[in-house]
Amino acid sequence: MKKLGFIGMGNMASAILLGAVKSGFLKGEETVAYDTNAFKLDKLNKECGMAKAGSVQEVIENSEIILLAIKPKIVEGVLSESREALKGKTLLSIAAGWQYSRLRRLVDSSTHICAIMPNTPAMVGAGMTIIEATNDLTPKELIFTRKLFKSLGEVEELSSDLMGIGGTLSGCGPAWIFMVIEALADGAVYHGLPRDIAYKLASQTVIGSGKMVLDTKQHPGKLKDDVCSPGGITIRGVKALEEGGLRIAMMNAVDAAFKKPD
Ligand SMILES: NC(=O)C1=CN([C@@H]2O[C@H](COP(=O)(O)OP(=O)(O)OC[C@H]3O[C@@H](n4cnc5c(N)ncnc54)[C@H](O)[C@@H]3O)[C@@H](O)[C@H]2O)C=CC1
Ligand SMILES: O=C(O)[C@@H]1CCC=N1
Repeated sequence: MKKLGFIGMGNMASAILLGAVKSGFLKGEETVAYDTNAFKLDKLNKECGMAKAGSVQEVIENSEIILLAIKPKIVEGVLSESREALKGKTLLSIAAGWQYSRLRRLVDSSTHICAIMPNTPAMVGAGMTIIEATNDLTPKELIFTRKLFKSLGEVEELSSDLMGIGGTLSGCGPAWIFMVIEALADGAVYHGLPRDIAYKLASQTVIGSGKMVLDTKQHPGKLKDDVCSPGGITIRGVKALEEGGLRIAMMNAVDAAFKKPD
């Protein structure tokens, strides 16, 4: 029996698998996965020793805990087809928009379920994962789940009413921050900085700024003020960002992602 089985081995599942193997929490051989795309299974089998399954059913039968990592719109079909096989089993789902109450309706009462929202920085041990506080996990299963995601970064447990918006911020957020990094780098490349150096400078600046907010617990506005020397150059950039609508653009991004129906 494998410790963790994956249904779907796309971008997010492979980030979780590779992150957990890299951190030493799991060995590739302790995992199994099924994906309709056999190339993805072959690649990860070669990369970390993860076992390949030939069907969803095979993953369910051979795993202590199953992680559902398929697109939200096919969750209903896959869970309905697997209802019998999932009886008495434990299922973690990372599908956006699928929280406990919605999943509960599709599975048997003997199936333990838990909704989780990870993010791709899990791949490098800097993930942010949200676990829905309402779930059916036994204490042992909850400990395993917390440890798995803790091995990939930070973990927060949120009530069902905050799960959706919290998951939107940290689940989608990396894409928006990658855009910020790309744009900052473009600004410097425009003035002649080599591209690779520009990405390094921009990325480390994002990491350092986030770390300052977390470590100092100071308001981000105060930390921003500390960089803006009166009459200096940073405040000129702040004016340019306000003119460009940075704040409202960021707020609208969260709002747009949160509102999308499945
Ligand atoms: N990509 C991200 O940053 C995050 C994704 N998620 C959630 O993770 C889930 C997967 O998203 P991604 O990894 O981005 O998508 P993806 O498209 O990279 O992965 C989905 C995988 O499912 C496979 N698949 C399709 N039908 C299947 C079936 N019947 N049985 C088994 N595998 C099947 C596909 O071949 C693909 O490899 C989604 O529900 C998404 O909401 C959650 C948090 C962050
Ligand atoms: O874009 C998506 O739908 C998924 C959910 C959170 C991050 N990626």
